Amino acid sequence: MPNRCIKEGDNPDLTKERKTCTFDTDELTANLYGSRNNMERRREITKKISADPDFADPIPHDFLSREKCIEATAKKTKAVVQRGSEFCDVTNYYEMLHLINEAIGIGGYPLALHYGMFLPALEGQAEKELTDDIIPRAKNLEVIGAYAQTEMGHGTNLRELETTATYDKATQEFIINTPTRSAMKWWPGNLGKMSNYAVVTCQLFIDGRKIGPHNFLVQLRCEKTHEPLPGIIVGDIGPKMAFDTNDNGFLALDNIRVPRKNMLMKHAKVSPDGVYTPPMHAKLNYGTMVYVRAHMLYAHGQFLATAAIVATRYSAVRRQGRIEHGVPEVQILDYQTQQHRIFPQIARAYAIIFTYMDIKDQYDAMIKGIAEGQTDLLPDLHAITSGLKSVVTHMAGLGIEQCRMACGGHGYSDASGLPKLYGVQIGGCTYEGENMVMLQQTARYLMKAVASALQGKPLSHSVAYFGKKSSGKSRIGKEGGDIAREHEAMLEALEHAACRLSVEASQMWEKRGRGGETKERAWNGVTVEMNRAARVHTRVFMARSFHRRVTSSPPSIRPVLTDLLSLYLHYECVDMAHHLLEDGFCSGEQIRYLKSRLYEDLTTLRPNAVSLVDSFDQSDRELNSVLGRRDGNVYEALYQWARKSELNYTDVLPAVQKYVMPMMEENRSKL
Ligand SMILES: CCCCC/C=C\C/C=C\C/C=C\C/C=C\C/C=C/C(=O)SCCNC(=O)CCNC(=O)[C@H](O)C(C)(C)COP(=O)(O)OP(=O)(O)OC[C@H]1O[C@@H](n2cnc3c(N)ncnc32)[C@H](O)[C@@H]1OP(=O)(O)O
Ligand SMILES: Cc1cc2nc3c(=O)[nH]c(=O)nc-3n(C[C@H](O)[C@H](O)[C@H](O)COP(=O)(O)OP(=O)(O)OC[C@H]3O[C@@H](n4cnc5c(N)ncnc54)[C@H](O)[C@@H]3O)c2cc1C
Repeated sequence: MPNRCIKEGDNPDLTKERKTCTFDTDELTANLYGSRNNMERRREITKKISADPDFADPIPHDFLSREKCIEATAKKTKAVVQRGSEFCDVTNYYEMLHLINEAIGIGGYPLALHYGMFLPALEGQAEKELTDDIIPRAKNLEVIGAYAQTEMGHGTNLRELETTATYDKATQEFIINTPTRSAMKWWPGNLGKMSNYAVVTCQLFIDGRKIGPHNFLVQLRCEKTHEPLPGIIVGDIGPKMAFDTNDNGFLALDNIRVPRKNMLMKHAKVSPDGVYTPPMHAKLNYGTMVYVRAHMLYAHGQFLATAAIVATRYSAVRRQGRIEHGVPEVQILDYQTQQHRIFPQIARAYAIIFTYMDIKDQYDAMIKGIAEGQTDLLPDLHAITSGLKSVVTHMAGLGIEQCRMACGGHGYSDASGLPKLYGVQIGGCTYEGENMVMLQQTARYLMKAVASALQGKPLSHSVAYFGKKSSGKSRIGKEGGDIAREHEAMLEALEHAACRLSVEASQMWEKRGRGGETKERAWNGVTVEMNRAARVHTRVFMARSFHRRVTSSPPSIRPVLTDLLSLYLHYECVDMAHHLLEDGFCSGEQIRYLKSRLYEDLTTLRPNAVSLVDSFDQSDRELNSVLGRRDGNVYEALYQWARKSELNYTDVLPAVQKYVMPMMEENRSKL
């Protein structure tokens, strides 16, 4: 069966791996990206960008200062903007995303938040009077914007943000002010140096009454000189763990006046005479965050896929140690521990991307509903995207780190691309709402679902399984080798665990309440359990999504995806075995059975491992990893990469000449 990546001159071990492929890698790639045409388009973009001198990096960014990296990234951004249509359909979200990844990379660029949040916030929340003016100019990039919500003192708890927007009826303006040091906006991406406007989240005050957080469009810099406007202090917050090429910024506003129409008023409104009309759903103002949380799934699935590609290809190329005496050194991918480290990451990357596809459909349906005046899909989507954002970012972070360690010493080098990848990806656990806090949003929803289920009320999409009758004992290991039924038995066991944990958390909460605690204090006493229930529920949702995609996939790729799904479900069940055992739903014998099936899965997947990661179809440019390169010619490339280090420009470093040599000389003369 064809693996389409084989080329002459490649590392022979990688070629050998590709020859054992049992499916058509292009079929799987096309399935992953929605169609064969989408796959071809991605490849065309990659090909054109790779050959274009505007996007060449003579010196890898690993060896440049932050300032130089920002300069190089800004230059490439300009080229993408001016020449984008030479490479792709610039109106196609996924083509643009791919173009940016290929041309610029993942560490941030001047327009990341402009496209990622500023425009979506205006499009989703502003009304016509404002959008007619600002959106054409923003699309034309006369206006570049950031999404400035988080402050130095508050990010998670939006209700306590301190920046104020006070309505002045006399002039029909809002006065926007930063009252304290901790009220300074702090963290927003591209706020520091690139943006001349921002959507700023402020507490709305009318007639001395605090109404709550709302968004306002504020001009920060002169459109001609790019200097900050009077009353505005803005700058970069300094170096951070990663996102080196993003100017996360600070902002203080000194009683800046903006016209009434600058409030984003599609949902909540303030009339000229200061009458406030609330939105049709209280949290519609938070819509941009729901949008980003949903779309983060795709990005983080791809981040984990990158790490899995690097670790799998490198493990096929690297030979070290022997499994039996008297035979040549083995590919490290033959070690069971290596497979157990890496293969679940491959499966999870697929699971995340497939889950994203389901969520995207739900998101689109919700937006359509809102346009027709219905918000009934929002609570379910908010609850599940809050959980998914948290589980997926955590899962991807752990997975990338496993892949990095699986590459041994070379994984610790920036040449592997993995330290930077981890730095960028792990930020997702924090931004768009810290994970522990967002899981509580999911848990709150589960508590309502428990109550509805007990009362026999209808249950919405993500919690529909709360209404199923549990069989009391798991069917795991009792399905006589029927794979489809085995998969169903594992899904049922996970659903049982999520439901039980939710019910138990609800009972613990209630008990504390009966013991005299307020509802809120009682909640804080059970949040670890609440979040546990939310995580398991979210993992059930992912497992169901993966299962649905596999069972509806084309027959040509269904066998390999079924193997991958088996590994995924066995791994998830073993990882959550304590939840399955706790109430006796599963026995110890059943967990031992799951483990033995998992080890069989590792062996089954071994011949397809490289082909499964090849099917993610990430180019060498996107991978940005000496270890993960498609041709597997790792060692020579590693040496050539190291040669580019600034430290190697001279044989004797000035620092050595200035301090180390005189010290050696002094010591020598003492003898
Ligand atoms: C080329 C194109 C590129 C496109 C790129 C696309 C995507 C971009 C992806 C990545 C961008 C790339 C790189 C950029 C990297 C980083 C960007 C980062 C940006 C940011 O971080 S912006 C700041 C984000 N901040 C937060 O997320 C804050 C988190 N806090 C909150 O959301 C809220 O404070 C809270 C935790 C939800 C609590 O809110 P609160 O008002 O107190 O409400 P509650 O009392 O808790 O709940 C009451 C009620 O409301 C429900 N609720 C809450 N939120 C929502 C919601 N959003 N929607 C619907 N319902 C909601 C809640 O469930 C409660 O319901 P009840 O029924 O129980 O009453
Ligand atoms: C790379 C990056 C990019 C960002 N980009 C933007 C941007 O473009 N625009 C923007 O506005 N912001 C941005 N942010 C800010 C980001 O959204 C916030 O940092 C994030 O929402 C977390 O809020 P916080 O910093 O207030 O964390 P905190 O709330 O202070 O969290 C600290 C700890 O307190 C815990 N905690 C807080 N509240 C609770 C609770 N109720 N229950 C239990 N535990 C709790 C948390 O779990 C965590 O362990 C960015 C941040 C990063 C790292």
